[in-house]
Amino acid sequence: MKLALNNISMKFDDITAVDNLTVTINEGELVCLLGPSGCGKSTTLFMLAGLYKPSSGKLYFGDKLVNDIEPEDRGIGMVFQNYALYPHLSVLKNIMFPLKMAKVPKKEAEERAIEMAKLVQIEHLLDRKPKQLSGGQQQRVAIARALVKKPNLLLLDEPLSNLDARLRLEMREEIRRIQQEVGITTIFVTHDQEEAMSISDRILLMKDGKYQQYSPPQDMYDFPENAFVGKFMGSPPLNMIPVMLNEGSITIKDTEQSFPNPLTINQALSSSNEALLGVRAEDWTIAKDTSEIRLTALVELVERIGRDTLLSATIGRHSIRALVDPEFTIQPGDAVDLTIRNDRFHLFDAKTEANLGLKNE
Ligand SMILES: Nc1ncnc2c1ncn2[C@@H]1O[C@H](COP(=O)(O)OP(=O)(O)OP(=O)(O)O)[C@@H](O)[C@H]1O
Repeated sequence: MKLALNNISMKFDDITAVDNLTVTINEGELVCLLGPSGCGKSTTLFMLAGLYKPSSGKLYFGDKLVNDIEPEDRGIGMVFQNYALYPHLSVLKNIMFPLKMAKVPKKEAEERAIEMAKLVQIEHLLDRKPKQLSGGQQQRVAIARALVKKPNLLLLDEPLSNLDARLRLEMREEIRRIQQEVGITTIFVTHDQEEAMSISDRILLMKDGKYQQYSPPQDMYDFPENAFVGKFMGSPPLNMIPVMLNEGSITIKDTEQSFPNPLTINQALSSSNEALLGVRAEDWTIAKDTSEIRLTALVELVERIGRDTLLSATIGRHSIRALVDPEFTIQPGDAVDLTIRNDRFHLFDAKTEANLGLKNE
């Protein structure tokens, strides 16, 4: 089922938890609602669930306006952070519960519950009680219970946050597998950018209740629309260096270091000649003799992390981090000339933080 949020806002007294949000979610896609704590992710999910009614705006499931439709009539399945299983019921009875409420005959309910248990691979645990299960197994029961009524929409509220790191990785792959097998439109709330990157068809990134960007994960990583998006996606975070833009060249602020600017600046978005140069740690590399971009950095710290070497350095008085090939022997105190691979950098307006290299839509 396709979803549309048209100018949706949610106000609690003087707090605007969600501020004029407009997005369309395509049928069968898994969309992560992502952003820092308090950005309005759960509030958005609860409006989709029908637990909150938007203060303004229109919410459509398919072509149907659902603002006034009760949660139980929306055809949704929901999985919470703490699974919310019934402790006194067996796994089978937990999964059957929504069907029992809907007065589905017992035999059919049992068959459908077993089918779901197979889908989430817990058919060997049907007689156990929730407390006899691991966290990951409990989560599988919760997913089976959410899907057993064949909803049109699956809502997941930080479903992996109670699991340890290894199980989180396993369960996120499982959620993706199950979601693709069933083909159900799914909204997944998380504050973990890496989790969102790995699981989503698209990410909706929010900040202070406001829309920031809605894109496939790789696009969001490669083409952040503003500095917040650039910094939120990826680890280590995007390096941001204050620069001055002057007639085809970029000068690092408070230094004499500059290089020719290969990007076309969208003047409509530019409020002054002050900007932030955004470079991903992996896009720095040691300059060659032919490199047009060449910035001298003073190395402070050298860390060997797996395949790469992470340099902490300064260009002028600006701190940066760069992942470079370990074939270069670099010591703290060295001055190294860095370049930027394939001109992969961004320029953000210093005041509005808009990405100046992207089209103004
Ligand atoms: N019932 C409520 N009454 C008043 N304010 C609320 C209520 N629910 C949420 N808020 C406020 O609305 C804002 C958004 O909250 P929300 O829970 O949607 O954020 P979130 O992104 O899900 O955060 P988290 O990751 O911490 O769960 C916050 O400022 C929060 O304090």
